[in-house]
Amino acid sequence: MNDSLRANPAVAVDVSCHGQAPDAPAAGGGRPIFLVGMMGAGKTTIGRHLAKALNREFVDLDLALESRCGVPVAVIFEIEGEEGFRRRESQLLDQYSQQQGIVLATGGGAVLAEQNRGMLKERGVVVYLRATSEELYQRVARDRQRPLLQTDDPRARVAQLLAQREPLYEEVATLAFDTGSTPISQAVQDLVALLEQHEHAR
Ligand SMILES: Nc1ncnc2c1ncn2[C@@H]1O[C@H](COP(=O)(O)OP(=O)(O)OP(=O)(O)O)[C@@H](O)[C@H]1O
Ligand SMILES: O=C(O)C1=C[C@@H](O)[C@@H](O)[C@H](O)C1
Ligand SMILES: [Mg+2]
Repeated sequence: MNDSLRANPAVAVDVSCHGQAPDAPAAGGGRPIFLVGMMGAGKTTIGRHLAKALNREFVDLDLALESRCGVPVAVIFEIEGEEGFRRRESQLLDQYSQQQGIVLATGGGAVLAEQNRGMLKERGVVVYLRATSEELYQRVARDRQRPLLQTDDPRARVAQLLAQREPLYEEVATLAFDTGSTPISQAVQDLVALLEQHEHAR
């Protein structure tokens, strides 16, 4: 974020989020695959490799939003609060979830809005990347940027968010996949096989 944006946040938010999100992939290539799950579930990491393995375009909703707004997610939270962030997240999800042939890594809280859950369920194959609270915490503990973990007890916060959201991830999921302690490369291979099985069963 440049200094003038920080000096005048109202202007920054008003004018900075109208850019074209980059990497808009071409249409075609089958129903979109949506990755949902908690922060640290591996949506970004696994999603990028999965897209490569399936020869699909990869879109990360958080990164697309950051590119469009020109500021990190944490700054959008800081300026507009969670509510403002969620509004922008829903708008972008609506746009990208209509894109055929992509792997879309959603944000961890994208399932909170009922409207978003409807889009996910109707428009693509939804994979819930699952991990335990402790695994999730271990993966994100060193990252100081995550706005929802700016608390005295981030471990408890992860547990609380998981407890709140688990039913929502399960509600939207076509398939669930345990990321657990599986190395990322193995997880990607297993996920490709699971998706193929699912396609054959349809
Ligand atoms: N299966 C896994 N095993 C071990 N580490 C993992 C695994 N999946 C992800 N990680 C690590 O956890 C960290 C967070 O992963 P990642 O950023 O992909 O999560 P995310 O689901 O995209 O989270 P967010 O919702 O915050 O964007 C990264 O350092 C990544 O390398
Ligand atoms: O779990 C969440 O609510 C979030 C996860 C990230 O992907 C970002 O979308 C943001 O930090 C909020
Ligand atoms: Mg991510």
